[in-house]
Amino acid sequence: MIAKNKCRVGTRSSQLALWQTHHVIEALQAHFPETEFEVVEMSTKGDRILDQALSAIGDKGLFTRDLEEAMHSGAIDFAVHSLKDMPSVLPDGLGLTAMLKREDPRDALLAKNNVKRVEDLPAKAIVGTSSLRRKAQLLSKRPDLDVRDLRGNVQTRVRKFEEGPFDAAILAGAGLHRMAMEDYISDYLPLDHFIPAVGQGIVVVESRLDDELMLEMLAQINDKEAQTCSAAERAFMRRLEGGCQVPIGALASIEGEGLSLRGFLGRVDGSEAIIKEKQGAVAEAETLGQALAEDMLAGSGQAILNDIRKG
Ligand SMILES: NCc1[nH]cc(CCC(=O)O)c1CC(=O)O
Repeated sequence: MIAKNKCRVGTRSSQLALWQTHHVIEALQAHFPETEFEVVEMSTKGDRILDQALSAIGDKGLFTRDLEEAMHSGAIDFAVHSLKDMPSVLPDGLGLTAMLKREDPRDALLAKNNVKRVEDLPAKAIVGTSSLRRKAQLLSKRPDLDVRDLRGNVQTRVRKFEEGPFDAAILAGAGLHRMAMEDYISDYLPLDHFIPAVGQGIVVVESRLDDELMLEMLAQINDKEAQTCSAAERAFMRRLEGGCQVPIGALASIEGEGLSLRGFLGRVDGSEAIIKEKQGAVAEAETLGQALAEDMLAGSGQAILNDIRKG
């Protein structure tokens, strides 16, 4: 098979981003031993602004736009991201052109004093997370909790959790696994209530849609199951216009020819949490995502979205 002699690979410089990038390069290198891969580290707006909640910055391409500009200019051939950080609509000419096999998509609880479950946290316990989804899910189960902002890369958040006033913190299990920090995990949050972020646990490659040789190379490492699940989850997100301002989550799974999708939409104060599930065909993943979103909007979902837009 023909292959590029050299690929420039763009990534953010956090340890998680670098781990993910090396993981993609390793997979490609196995198929294309002659190709040279050069890692190009870049900082994004999301890495530069550390003093504001992500939802307050209100910029959907926060962690991706700088890398996308480098792809358009030809400075890099592709970029590696956490799918979770990708906006629901990509810039023209770029696509999500390969996904790696999904890791554990669950959120993880870090807790002091041997606490294992959210139910067992003391009254008014302080829990760190800057995700509106995690906040909504926590407060809908435990309205007494004091949820406080906790930002930074994985290592920073774990350090702030340990040194700060926090009784607990929520992070993605996948990020902790990749950073070899699973020992910090008290337990995983159950998927019946704590529906993960769209795309959580999936590493994705973004590249130019007109770079056919790159597309052929990337097709070699693409995991169909991750791609199908993400198509359903992202269609759900697109229909609900959920960037980081809207507390939503979704997780798809495949059983034979069937695709199952569970979605969450809630209010940040925890006063409402809608969880719905729907089944469809693997070949119609996007239709399933849209249909689940429609079900939510037909219930109390529309009112929740309207209130978020007003506020
Ligand atoms: N928003 C940051 C981010 N993006 C992807 C992951 C974890 C890895 C993944 O979900 O693939 C994390 C860390 C976290 O949420 O704790």
